[in-house]
Formats: sequence, C-alpha cells, structure tokens
Amino acid sequence: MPNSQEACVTEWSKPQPSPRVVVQAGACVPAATPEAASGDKWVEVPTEFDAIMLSSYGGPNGQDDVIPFLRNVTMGRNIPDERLEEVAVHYREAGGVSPINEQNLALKAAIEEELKARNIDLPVYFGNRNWDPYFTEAVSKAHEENKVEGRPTKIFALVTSAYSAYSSCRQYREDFADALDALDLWDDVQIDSSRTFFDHPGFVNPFIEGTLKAVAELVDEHPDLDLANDVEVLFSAHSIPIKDNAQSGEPDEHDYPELGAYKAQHLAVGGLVMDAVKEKYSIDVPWELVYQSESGPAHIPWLEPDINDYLEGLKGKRKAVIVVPATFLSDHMEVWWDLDIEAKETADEQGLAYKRVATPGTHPEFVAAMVDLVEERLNGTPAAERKALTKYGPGYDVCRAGCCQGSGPLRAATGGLLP
Ligand SMILES: CC1=C(CCC(=O)O)c2cc3nc(cc4[nH]c(cc5[nH]c(cc1n2)c(C)c5CCC(=O)O)c(CCC(=O)O)c4C)C(CCC(=O)O)=C3C
Ligand SMILES: [Fe+2]
Repeated sequence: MPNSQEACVTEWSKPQPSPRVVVQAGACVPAATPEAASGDKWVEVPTEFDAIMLSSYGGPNGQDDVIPFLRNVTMGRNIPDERLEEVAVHYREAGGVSPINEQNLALKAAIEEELKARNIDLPVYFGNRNWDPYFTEAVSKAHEENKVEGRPTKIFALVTSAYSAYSSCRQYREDFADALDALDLWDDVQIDSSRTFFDHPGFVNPFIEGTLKAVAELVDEHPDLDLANDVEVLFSAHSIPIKDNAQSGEPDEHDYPELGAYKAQHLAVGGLVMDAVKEKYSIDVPWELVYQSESGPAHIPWLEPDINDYLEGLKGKRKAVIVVPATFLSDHMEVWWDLDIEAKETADEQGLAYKRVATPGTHPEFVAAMVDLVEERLNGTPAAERKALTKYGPGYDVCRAGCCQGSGPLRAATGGLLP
C-alpha cells in the first residue's frame, strides 16, 4: 500500500494511473490538513464552475422499477430478489413510485429560481446514485452542453445529504468516480462536491418552525398537556451501522472520535431545535435522538434505539410525541413509510398522540441555503464567514482522507483538485 503524500492526493485529483487507486484509511497525511492549509482548515479549491449537478439518491418511478432500483441500492451484496421483494413492500404499496424524484425536481426548479434571483448564471442538471436519471446521464449532458476549450468541464455536485457518513458523503463521491469511469471522462470532467450543511440555518430553521408548530397544535388540541412531562420530541435519524458512525467524521476533530460525527451532528441539530422550543415556552421539553430504517444483515450492529422500540417504552410515561425527521430533506419513502405509517401505528398502539414535523422540502430558507452552498464556493468565502450554527460546522469543501469511511478500503473519489 503506498504511503506517500502522492498516494493521498490521488484521492481528490485525477487518479493516476487507474481511476480507482486504493488509499488505505488514515495511511498518510494528505495536503488537505489544517497544517498544510496555513492554519485554516480549508484547502484551496476551485471557485469556478460550468454547471451544477443536483445529486441525490433516486427512487423508482413505477412497479417495474422497484426490484432493479433495490438491486442498485444493494449492489455488491448479492441479496436474493425474494428478500428484496420484502423491502419492496413500501414501494409496492405506493404504486411502485417513490415521491423522491418529483420532490427533487421541485427542489431543482426552486434552486434555479434562486440562482437567477442572485444573478448566478449556472445551468442545473439532476442525477441520482440509484435511479434514472443516473449520474452518468447528468454528467454526460452537463459536459456536452458546457464544454470549454483547453480545460475540463467543472461540475459542482450539490449533494442532497446534510450529514457526515459513508452513505451521505463518500458513497456519492465513489459513484461520481464510477460515472467518470463509465463515461471515460476523467480527463474532460472535474466533479467537486458540496460541503455538509446539517447546521446551516436554512436547513435547521424549517425543523424549528415545524416543531414549534407541532407543539402549538398539541397545546391547542390537548390544553391540559404538561409540556415538561407529557410530551417528548423524537429526532429521528436514518440508522447506519455503528461502525459507519464511528468512522463518519474527521478522526481528530471535536468529540467525533467518541460520538461519531453522524450522531454528534444529529444531537447538535436536536439541541438547536430544542433551544428554540425553550425560548418560546420557557420549558425543557424532553427529547431524544432515535433511529429509523435499519436494514441489512442482522449480525451487523446499527445505531439504536429504533424509533418503534423507543415508542413502546413511552407507553404510560408520555401522552404525546413529536417526530422530527432530522436526516431528511424531503418527505420521501423513508419518511412516509417509516414515520407516517409504521412509527405512527406504534405510537397509536401506545396511546400516544403523534405529530410528524415536515422536512425542509422547498422551504424558501432551505432553497436559499442550497444556493448559499454554491455562492460561498464561487466567492471562496472563508470558513468563518460561512453559515453554520454549531461547533461542528461548516463542513469541509474537500473531504480529508479519513472521513466518511465505509466498511471496505477507501476508493478514489472525486472532490476538489488540490493545488
Ligand atoms: C444515511 C442514509 C441516508 C441519508 C443520506 C442520503 O440521503 O443519502 C439514506 C437515504 C435514503 N435511503 C433510501 C432508501 C433505501 N436505503 C436503503 C439502505 C440503506 N440506507 C442507508 C443509509 C442512508 N440512507 C444504509 C446504511 C443502508 C444499508 C446499506 C445499503 O444498502 O446501502 C435501502 C435498502 C433497504 C434494505 O436493504 O432493507 C433503501 C430502499 C432513500 C430513498 C427513499 C425513497 O425512495 O423515497 C433515501 C433518500
Ligand atoms: Fe437509506
């Protein structure tokens, strides 16, 4: 395994000689360290782009798409179709259609409007990790329509994931690498990823607004509720393997080594929302971070408690719960099925009143936040001037070597080119 500076740099720049250079986790200190970036955690990254690619997860658009989509999601894990059919139940129930694509197209349209309003003249393309339109299609179109003589086409991938984790960061970057592989465009296209934005006010404020609305509704509907004892706010995060959480952050930062960045960031967002509740009601409403949508083989431990188990424990202890889908950007399948159907049913069984807070969706503040991510890159805005509400933010423009590891070896992924 190479242990040189050069081997690390290939993680972000065009890999030589193969696009899938394997860099061992934490094997070396790349240039993107605070030391190498003259005391600042930012490395010099491109500030010029030719196109934006709204980059998301994808979901099926009809019954015939469901199994092929799930095969994409579980690629390389050899899951038999019978087992996939079990997972497919939610999609089957919804006519085989996930709302995620429509929601992302609405977000794209809103982002285009906001770009125009700010006089940022960049075309927006839409591509997904797991379904049509795939990254290959979006990248190829963005390249064809925006070629510049003498240099690669520069694409800014605006990723629809707010937090640090393999599934929300590196997996996207690996899939960008796969797209460049498939298109044989390593020399002609440079893809750069957006930073994490979990504590950008435009992401957090819609959750605050929704939670305050839910508290107000509960108070209205049940005037005798004691907010300090009868109600609990549950921040629901998409569960991930415990190992992925442990590897989700920059290894030497904050309290990430103990907590895991993914979990720490969710707790921080929960804290911000509950501060707003306290400010309005002068009461410490009880709250907890819980997890949803655990999947995969049973022998791999995932983050817990599961929201349904937790709700069962609240029987007789609370009268109402407010569920905040803190990981998610829109009310897609994971929100509709896992929270509006399953968790709600569990809450009903315990006799708990249930409110589910809306996701940011196309909330104007959230749309503005997505465009802030573009603008701060175009302007090379220093970290200290970027919008971030907690000590954990703002996220890096260019991921460092150890961040967001999965279970396998680190594959080369795209990112900003190092100077
Ligand atoms: C952190 C995270 C996010 C948030 C960040 C981001 O948004 O990127 C997210 C989003 C989403 N996850 C989604 C759907 C699924 N996730 C799965 C499986 C998994 N998710 C994981 C993690 C995450 N997932 C993990 C560690 C797995 C198991 C390993 C694997 O398989 O990679 C499976 C297979 C189920 C099974 O195997 O039981 C499905 C169908 C949809 C689409 C919803 C729709 O269609 O509307 C969305 C937005
Ligand atoms: Fe998922």
